[in-house]
Amino acid sequence: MLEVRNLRKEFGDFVAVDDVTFSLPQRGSLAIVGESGSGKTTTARMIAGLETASGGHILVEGEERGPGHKRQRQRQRLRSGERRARGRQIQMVFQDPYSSLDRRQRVGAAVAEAVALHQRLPADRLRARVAELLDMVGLDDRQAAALPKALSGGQRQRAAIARALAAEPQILILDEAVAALDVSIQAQILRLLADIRARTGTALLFITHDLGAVRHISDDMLVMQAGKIVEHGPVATVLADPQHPYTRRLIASVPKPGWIPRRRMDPAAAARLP
Ligand SMILES: Nc1ncnc2c1ncn2[C@@H]1O[C@H](COP(=O)(O)OP(=O)(O)OP(=O)(O)O)[C@@H](O)[C@H]1O
Repeated sequence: MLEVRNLRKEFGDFVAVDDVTFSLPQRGSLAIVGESGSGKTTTARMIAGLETASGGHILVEGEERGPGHKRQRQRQRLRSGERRARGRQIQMVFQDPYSSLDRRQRVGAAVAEAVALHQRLPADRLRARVAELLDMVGLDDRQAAALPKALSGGQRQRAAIARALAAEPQILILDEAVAALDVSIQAQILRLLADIRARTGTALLFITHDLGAVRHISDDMLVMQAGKIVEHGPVATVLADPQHPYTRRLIASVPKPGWIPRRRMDPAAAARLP
């Protein structure tokens, strides 16, 4: 479904992404983890076509893509249908759902707009499809009629996911999209994504720090550091036998069952410290 070969991004002299190669099959799920600033988001943005690659190849179903690709850019200018097809291929959900939602647009209208952009439907079927998408992510009529600012963070994130799913994308990229949600909502969204992957064949690309989520939802994971892939393999293998120090640190930092948070120091004891 997706093949990334020797992908590179330079910002001036700085190399943010360096020789990144991986593939993602249909119905596959891959997590990219890595230290802050290691190039995860930049990689995702290039795949989504939001950033131009400095080098390398991005192939979707064997076809080269990306705004940096000249022939594609010409074709894009010619046919708006092409843009629709691109949206159908890849959608991205960000950590801050405000970046995928218009603050002045009610949630139901935002989802309807996304459906209409990708599918020509009579009004009644459009309404039914919007209701189906909102229902899928667990938003009710009151929330559908609300502006993004009147929703909770979790509800806003679910609205952004419903909007992305409206395009029936072949690849859904989630950039820390569930990181800020509380655990029960997070579990609900991960279940929802697993269900969508099984039902529609949509491939998932997660960018996350959360190994718990990685374990639940991804088949494979890759670890980035300073723009490079330092570890890549099936999640179970990488987690059971991490080769890279960053992966080991990340695994060591996940609380284990029986873990007790360290108590805050008694202020009187703190006062006695030198
Ligand atoms: N537009 C830009 N101009 C210059 N440098 C940039 C730009 N975008 C990103 N960078 C740099 O590229 C590097 C990789 O950034 P990126 O956002 O991909 O990291 P990340 O792994 O997603 O980090 P985080 O987990 O903190 O989001 C960083 O050092 C960042 O400062």
